[in-house]
Amino acid sequence: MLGSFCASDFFPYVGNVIDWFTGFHRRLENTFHELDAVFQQIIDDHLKSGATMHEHNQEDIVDVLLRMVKDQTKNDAVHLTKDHIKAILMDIFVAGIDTSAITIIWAMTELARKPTAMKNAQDEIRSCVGKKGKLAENDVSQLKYLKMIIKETLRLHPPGPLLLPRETASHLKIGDYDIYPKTRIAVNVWAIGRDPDIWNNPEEFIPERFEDSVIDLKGQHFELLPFGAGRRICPGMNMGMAVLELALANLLYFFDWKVPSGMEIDMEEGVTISLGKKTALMLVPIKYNIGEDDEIMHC
Ligand code: HEM
Repeated sequence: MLGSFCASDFFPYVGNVIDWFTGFHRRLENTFHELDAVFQQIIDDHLKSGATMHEHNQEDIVDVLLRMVKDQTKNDAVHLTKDHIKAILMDIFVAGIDTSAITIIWAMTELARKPTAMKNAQDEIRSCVGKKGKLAENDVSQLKYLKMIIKETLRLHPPGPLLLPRETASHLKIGDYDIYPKTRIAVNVWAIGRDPDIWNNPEEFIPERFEDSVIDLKGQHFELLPFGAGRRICPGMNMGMAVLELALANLLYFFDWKVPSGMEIDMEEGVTISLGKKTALMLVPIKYNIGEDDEIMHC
């Protein structure tokens, strides 16, 4: 639904009628009810006794939110309800899952095309984890090269290439262009990430370009804005980064990856609201044996 054309977004009043005729409104309503039923089920499962504490005896985000609903008092400034929990789950589903999955796929795609970078990342991760045989969450903070890989992947393949639309509050001038108040603005971070005036060899995947660079992803450096900037910056940035780092570190720690023989990697982007890979990435995983030589280095 998110990727489909919605006339009401572009044509006030008449767009609503168009969407009614095309069945867009009905499909939207049905999708909403289906998702609502899924979130209700998740909440019910968590409310059932025994279902809340999981394998590691830790609360998950739904447990925490349900606890907040239970513990709140009448004097609290914000009154949290189960509908709020559903809205938060919806945000995580809609904004957090595709974006992270798309980035992991592009990172693995770029690494498969650049075996030296793949090997550097694996050496770093394997020497960090050593014989422990398992990657712990705090190992990830030491993985400097992996972080460079993630930055470089998000430079070339930001999952939200145009950010969220903005509207100008006042008259602006950018170069020779007059931008009038109430103009809808799309910031093309995809193009900024590949701008040859900013980046050397912009089309090439070179994680090392971030080695001595101060550029980060937090919306302060306008050359690299995969999470946006300002008030509407991605609120899930820290969770997104943690997911990317952990997932990639695990994929690279436990397996070597080969492109199937005779197959070429296609880099075409599938253009919807997010910029995923058009065709599925096919790689062969080869289980890595944790050897005697693996020493714990710096973690
Ligand atoms: C690789 C991971 C992710 C990327 C690249 C990403 C990227 C973005 C971008 C570009 C925006 C628009 C920001 C702007 O226009 O300035 C955004 C908004 C948003 N993101 Fe993320 N995101 C990621 C993960 C997540 C996760 C894990 C969550 C939730 C747990 C999340 C929740 C949201 C929400 C709710 C918004 C809308 C904020 C608003 O309306 O103001 N994102 N994200």
